[in-house]
Amino acid sequence: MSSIIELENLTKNFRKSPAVNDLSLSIPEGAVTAFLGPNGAGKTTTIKCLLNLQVPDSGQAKILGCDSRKLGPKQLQRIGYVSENQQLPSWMNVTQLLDYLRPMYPDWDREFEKKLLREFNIPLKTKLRSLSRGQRMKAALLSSLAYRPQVVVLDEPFSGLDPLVRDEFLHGLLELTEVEGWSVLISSHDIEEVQRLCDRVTILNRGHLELNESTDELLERFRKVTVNFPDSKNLPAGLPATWSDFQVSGRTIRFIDHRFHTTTLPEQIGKHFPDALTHEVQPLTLREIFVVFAKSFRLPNNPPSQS
Ligand SMILES: Nc1ncnc2c1ncn2[C@@H]1O[C@H](COP(=O)(O)OP(=O)(O)OP(=O)(O)O)[C@@H](O)[C@H]1O
Repeated sequence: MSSIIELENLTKNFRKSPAVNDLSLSIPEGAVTAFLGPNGAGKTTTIKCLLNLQVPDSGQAKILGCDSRKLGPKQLQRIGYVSENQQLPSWMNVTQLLDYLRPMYPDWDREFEKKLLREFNIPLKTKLRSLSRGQRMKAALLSSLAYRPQVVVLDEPFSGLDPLVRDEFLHGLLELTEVEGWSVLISSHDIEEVQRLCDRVTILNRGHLELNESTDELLERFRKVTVNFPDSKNLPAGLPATWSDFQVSGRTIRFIDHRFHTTTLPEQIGKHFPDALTHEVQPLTLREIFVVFAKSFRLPNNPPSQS
């Protein structure tokens, strides 16, 4: 699979403090990639450098094979971008906004526009400034999708959307990415929502790349493990570095295995806990995996193991 987005040693400082720090990353074409990270991790700054809305201090960002600094109308007509703080012309209503945008995009699809309008159910004749936050987000989404972009970059797209609209939006986006083969980069803190969509997960922390992996592989390698003992138990020393988040409670020890394997885990348990009676394993959600990472970011020198 070729890359739709490439970052090479991208660095952006604000007052000499790095928001994005020597970030190299490749995002394959045709995938929906979740772009995750704690507050201030550098997600929005990365996206802005990618779309030439901010100038990096060093390194390079490329989208659709084009250096972001050289993006012109030809490329921008193939990129859909929606951000939480998007400025829309507030004096226009939705009909005027669409009339204004349509001529700028040769591939604008009127039928698709109508379909999205029906799904999003936005009042057409109310000025954008008088729409609710969620309605404005929907207007921004609609106007960025109706020209069938090849790559869609969404920065916190769910903010302000009520649960039903989130559901409709997710459903619509899923359908579109499957049918159209769009590439999507989606930055969000709504990880449950994002898990339903994403094929890949990228995690940033303090401007650095912490993880870039397929969702299936990630969900496959993380497990919650509960080990049961005949008597109360203390945590022994020398446990594998790929285990974390230990909880000791009476005759039970719980932990997270970052490299779960059906045959390796029983061997490891036999070695480290020879007196164990039984053990159980449970999968983690993407949100739970993200929390494991986020907790580790607060510990000195203790990042979770990568694949
Ligand atoms: N225009 C700016 N001026 C000064 N500092 C900035 C500016 N934009 C971002 N930063 C800083 O850069 C860092 C990264 O911010 P950024 O908005 O990229 O993070 P984020 O991952 O998108 O965060 P969030 O999830 O909270 O939206 C933060 O420390 C932020 O304070």
